[in-house]
Amino acid sequence: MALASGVRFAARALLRPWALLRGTTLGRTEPAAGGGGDGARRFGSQRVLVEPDAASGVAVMKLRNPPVNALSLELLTELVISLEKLENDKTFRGVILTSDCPRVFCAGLDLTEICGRNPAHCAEYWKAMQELWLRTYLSSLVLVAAINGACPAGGCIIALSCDCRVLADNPKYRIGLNETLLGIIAPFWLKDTYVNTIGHRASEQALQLGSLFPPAEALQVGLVDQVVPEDQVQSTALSEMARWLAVPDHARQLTKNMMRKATADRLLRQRDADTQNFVSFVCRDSIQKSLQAYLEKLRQRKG
Ligand SMILES: CCCCCCCCCCCCC/C=C/C(=O)SCCNC(=O)CCNC(=O)[C@H](O)C(C)(C)COP(=O)(O)OP(=O)(O)OC[C@H]1O[C@@H](n2cnc3c(N)ncnc32)[C@H](O)[C@@H]1OP(=O)(O)O
Repeated sequence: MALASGVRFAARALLRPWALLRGTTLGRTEPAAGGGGDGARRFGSQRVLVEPDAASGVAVMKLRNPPVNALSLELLTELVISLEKLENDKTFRGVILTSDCPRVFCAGLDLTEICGRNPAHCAEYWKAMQELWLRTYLSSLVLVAAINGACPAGGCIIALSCDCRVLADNPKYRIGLNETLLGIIAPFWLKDTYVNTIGHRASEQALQLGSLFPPAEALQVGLVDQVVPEDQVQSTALSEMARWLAVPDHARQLTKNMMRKATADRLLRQRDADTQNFVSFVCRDSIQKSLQAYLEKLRQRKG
C-alpha cells in the first residue's frame, strides 16, 4: 500500500508545479570522486546525494540542504523520490541516512514553509511530510540513521522512522521532539512513533517538556541504539547495517510490517483530517505569532 501511494505521490510530484523543484535535477547520475565502476556511481538531486554501493547492496543517502537541512517542500519531495528509486532497484537492500551539512542532521520542519504562507501551501507541505514519514516508516529496505548532528523535531521523526539509530557523541547533537517549546503540538502519528520507540511514560514526559536529549541520555531512554565518537558514526552504521542484512529479507520485512502497519494505517485512515487539523492549527494568528517569534529568535542567535 505504501509503495502504491509512494508511486502515486511521485507521479503527482512530477505533474505538479511545486514538483518542478525550482532548479532540481532529479535522477542525475555522476561518478563519485575517485570512483570507477557501477558500485561507485552516485546519483540524486540537488538536496539529496545518493552514493550507491551495488556490491554490498547498501546506499548512503545524504541530506544536503544547507545550512541546517530544514525540511523544505523540495527536500521532502526529493527524499521520497530518491528512496523510491532505491526501493524499486532490487540491487539495494539497505540505506544509511546521514547529513552532508556540518553539525546538523536535520533541523526539522522548514518553518519558512509554514510561516506567513496560505492554507493551500501549508496543506501541500503537510501532505509531503506525511508522505515522507509513511515512505520511511514502512520502507522494505533496512534504514539506518547515522546521526552526525543536531536532530530536533521533524529531524528526530525521520531518524525514528529508520530501523536503527547511531548518534555521534557530541553534547551539541541533541535529539527529541521539542514541538511544545515552539507552541505547537506533535500530531498523533509523531506521538505514536515516539511511544513505539521509547514507551508511553517516557514519551509523555518528553513530549510535554519538549525535551531534547544529549547523546548519553538519548541512549539511556532508548531514542538511539548506539552513541559513538563522531569519526566512527559511518563505520558503526555500516556494522549495524550488516547485522540487519544478515537476516533474510522476506522474514525481516514481514516482521517490520507486522510491527509498524497499525501505526501507519492510523494515519492512512485519517490523512485528510490530519492535514486539515494541521492547516487550521498552524494558520491561527496566535500560532503564526509564536512561529514568527521562534524564527526571529533563531535568526538572532548565532553560534
Ligand atoms: C488541537 C489542534 C491539534 C492540531 C494538531 C496538528 C498540529 C501540528 C503542529 C505541527 C507539528 C509538526 C511536527 C514537527 C515540527 C518541527 O519540526 S518544527 C521545527 C523544529 N526545529 C527546531 O526547533 C530547530 C531549530 N533550529 C535549531 O535549533 C538550530 O538551527 C540547529 C538545528 C541546532 C542548528 O544550529 P546552528 O548550526 O547554530 O544554526 P543556526 O545559526 O541556528 O541556524 C542557521 C540558519 O538556519 C535557520 N533555521 C534553523 N532551523 C530552521 C528551521 N527549522 N526552519 C527554517 N529555518 C531554520 C536559522 O534561522 C538560521 O537562519 P539565518 O539566520 O537566516 O542564517
